[in-house]
Amino acid sequence: MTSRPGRLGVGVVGAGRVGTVLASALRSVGHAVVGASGGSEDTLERIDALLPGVPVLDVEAVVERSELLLLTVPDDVLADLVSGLAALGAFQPGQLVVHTAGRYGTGVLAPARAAGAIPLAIHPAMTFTGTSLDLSRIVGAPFAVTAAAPVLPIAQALVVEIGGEPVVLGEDVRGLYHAALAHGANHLVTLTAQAIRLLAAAGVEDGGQLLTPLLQAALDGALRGGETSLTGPVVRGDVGTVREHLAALAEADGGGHGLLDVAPTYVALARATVQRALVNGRIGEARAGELLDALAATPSAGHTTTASDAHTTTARDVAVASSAVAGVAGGTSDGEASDAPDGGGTGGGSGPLVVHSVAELRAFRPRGTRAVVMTMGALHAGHIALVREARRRADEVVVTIFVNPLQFSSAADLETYPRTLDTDVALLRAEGVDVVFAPSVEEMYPGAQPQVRIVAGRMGEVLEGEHRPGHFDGMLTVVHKLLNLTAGDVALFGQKDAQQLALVRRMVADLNMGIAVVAVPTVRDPDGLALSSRNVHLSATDRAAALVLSRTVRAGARAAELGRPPAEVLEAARAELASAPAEVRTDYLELVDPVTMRPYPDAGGAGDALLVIAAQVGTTRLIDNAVVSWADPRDR
Ligand SMILES: Nc1ncnc2c1ncn2[C@@H]1O[C@H](COP(=O)(O)OP(=O)(O)OP(=O)(O)O)[C@@H](O)[C@H]1O
Ligand SMILES: CC(C)(CO)[C@@H](O)C(=O)[O-]
Ligand code: BAL
Repeated sequence: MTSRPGRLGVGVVGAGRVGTVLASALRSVGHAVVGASGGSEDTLERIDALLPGVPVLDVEAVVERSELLLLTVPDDVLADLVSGLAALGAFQPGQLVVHTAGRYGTGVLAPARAAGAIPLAIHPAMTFTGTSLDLSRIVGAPFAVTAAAPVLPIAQALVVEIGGEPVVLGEDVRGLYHAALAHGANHLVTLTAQAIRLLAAAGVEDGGQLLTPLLQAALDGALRGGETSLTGPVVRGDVGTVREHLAALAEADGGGHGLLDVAPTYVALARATVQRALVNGRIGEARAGELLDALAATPSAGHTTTASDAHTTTARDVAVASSAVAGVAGGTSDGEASDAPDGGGTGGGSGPLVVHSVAELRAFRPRGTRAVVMTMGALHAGHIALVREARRRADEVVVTIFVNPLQFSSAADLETYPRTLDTDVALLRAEGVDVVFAPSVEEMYPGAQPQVRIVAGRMGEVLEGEHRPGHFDGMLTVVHKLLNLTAGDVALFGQKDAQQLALVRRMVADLNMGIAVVAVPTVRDPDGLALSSRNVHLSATDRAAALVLSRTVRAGARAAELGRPPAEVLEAARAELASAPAEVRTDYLELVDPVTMRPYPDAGGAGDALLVIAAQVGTTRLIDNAVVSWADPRDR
């Protein structure tokens, strides 16, 4: 097999920017371009400009005439194109078949290989304008080449011929290679554009110009020296400045500037920067811990979060919701809130339709996709976060308010559970909720408690289940009923009640309920206390004592972020819990698997873990948890 391709007849299928430029480059070094396919006006113009005189043919004719076939079509259609051409018998033995998709090796060309063709994967690591400018930019540009060893020299020679620098990559690392390019190049654009939008919010008109010298120097530094070139507050260990940034971002984000995506990106990148600065010895462990804590206590994901991102708090939601409550409470005195509950009745601009009976609820048929938020009322910003996520995910939002006796194992707890329906409805009105279902116990369980129930099984007997016998059976039974009644497509649950969430997911899967279950991160007060309707029972002393719960789970999560193994995560949490004041009597503190709720193994765990805690604080029983994830899987 020769490593010099010789003079070849080149055909291009998919004469977009890359195809025309590469064919033109091959032509300029002596190959003949025998045909190109492509129907759009842009393509024809491009062929005219870069490949003058080359006939425009249909795909099969191009394949038939080519000794070197360039398949420069979008990644997603490549596999189908190759198998389609193979089925037509279009490939020829000895024909060089090249694709330029970054993410694939030659595996995607297997049908061509089976027909005797020689598959080569050649990906230029550059962007194309589709004009003659690209021809000079190709010179010296890196090209990833992947091919079977005997034909690899052909791929390398083709790249060298047009002035590129071949970089050989194995078949198995193409995905990683392409992810690296996309992460570096595409996300750099997103990041830069975010910085420009922040500057615009700060009143700087030409943010691009302001950023140019700084960003160019940063990029140069990073390309030459990697992380050693880092400057700024994280590597200086300046926690105060980081906190100030986070506060400023939270405020900007609430100002209607369209900046909701920025804070979560800042937090994610700052966390990565802390971890790398620690590994590289730029900051010590204590400073890294403080920085990670500051970053964990921010409004990073309140509005753009995905369901599984459970680390974050949404201080801004707290602020927004408390101001809504304040506004609503003010409104009560002028009659607004007290008119709302049953008076509105239309579900339109005057507020949600509030219904108390199953018949009324059933009469309100879905007018699109429907999201359901189930609550026991006494609403707080945690519930509001669920409602907002629901709004984003469906056309219609139904909120249920029902203090379900079936899930209470203590009569006193049931008796004293806070009930604030009027304020709840007014709050939900401010959120644009469509329907509120607030049934009585008699409406839900006519005559007696239900005979047929959902049984949670073993997963419902541990942790909360051990301390509240029957709780999860009662909870699942009412959730099942409420889902049947509300006819939701998606149901939202708080990460705060992690075991409840896991059990609902399990029920939906085990019983094939076909409902999407979405988790929403725990909303906390600024001092870390997880919001809970039961917090109203806490005295000032109890409330201060209760902070040890969030501190404990945070200490464990932080240990994992610092690369500590599971046993040390639990150790760090226990050490923090040891500072608990006398008001706190712990029921459990455990590291568990977030799906099964079984103990997380000391070593070799499969994924994220969950650190769960429950304690009696004064007369109130509270729970909290934190997702524990390791940046490096070898640590877990
Ligand atoms: N702080 C919070 N952040 C996010 N979601 C929450 C929070 N608190 C409760 N939720 C979620 O709201 C939904 C309704 O919960 P519920 O009405 O029991 O409120 P609660 O505050 O958890 O009450 P309590 O803790 O007193 O039982 C559940 O999915 C729950 O997980
Ligand atoms: C899901 C729920 C509304 C069922 O009563 C309750 O357990 C709650 O509020 O989390
Ligand atoms: N907050 C979950 C429901 C309960 O505690 O009963």
